Amino acid sequence: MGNQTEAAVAPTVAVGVCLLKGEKVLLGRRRCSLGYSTFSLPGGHLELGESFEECAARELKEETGLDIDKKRMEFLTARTNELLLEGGKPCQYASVCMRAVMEHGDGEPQNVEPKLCDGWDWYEWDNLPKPLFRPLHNAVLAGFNPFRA
Ligand SMILES: Nc1nc2c([nH]c(=O)n2[C@H]2C[C@H](O)[C@@H](COP(=O)(O)OP(=O)(O)OP(=O)(O)O)O2)c(=O)[nH]1
Repeated sequence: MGNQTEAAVAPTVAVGVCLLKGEKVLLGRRRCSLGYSTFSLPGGHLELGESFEECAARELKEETGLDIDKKRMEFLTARTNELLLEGGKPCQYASVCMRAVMEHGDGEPQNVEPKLCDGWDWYEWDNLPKPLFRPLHNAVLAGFNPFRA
C-alpha cells in the first residue's frame, strides 16, 4: 500500500493477492489517501521487468513480512480496471488477482507498513468487512470468489 501522490497519470498495472488460510482471506484496512479506511487485499504496482508472480510475492513480503515463493502464486480469472478519483488526482488501475494458499510453517502476517495499513486479519469470504476497497468491492459484486476461481 502506498502514497497516491506517486500514481502515474496513465493507467498502471497492479496485482492483488488473495492469500487464503482455510476458509479465510487476508485483508487489511488502508490508511493511504486512495481508498482510505477501506479493506483491501495486499498488493501493489507491477514494476519494470517483473512477472505477475514476482510482483505478488514481493508485495506480500513488503506489506506482511510473509515469504511466499512466487511459484506458489496462481492466477485467478478476476481482473479489474478501475478509474479511482478520490485520491487527489484521477488514476486508473488495471489489476490481476493472484492466489496463494497458506501452508504450515508460513508464519503469521505482520503489519510491516503501519503508516499505510491498520493491520492484517483473516476474514470469511461470506462475511467480508465493509467497506471494501473499490476494485475488490466491484470484483465481489461481479461474482469473484477466490475459493472457487
Ligand atoms: N492493494 C491492492 N491494490 C490494488 C488492488 N487492485 C487494484 O487495482 N489495486 C491498485 C490500486 C492501488 O492504489 C494500487 C497499488 O496498491 P497499493 O496502493 O495498495 O500498493 P503500493 O502503493 O504499496 O504499491 P507500490 O507503490 O508499493 O507498488 O493498486 C488490490 O486488490 N489490492
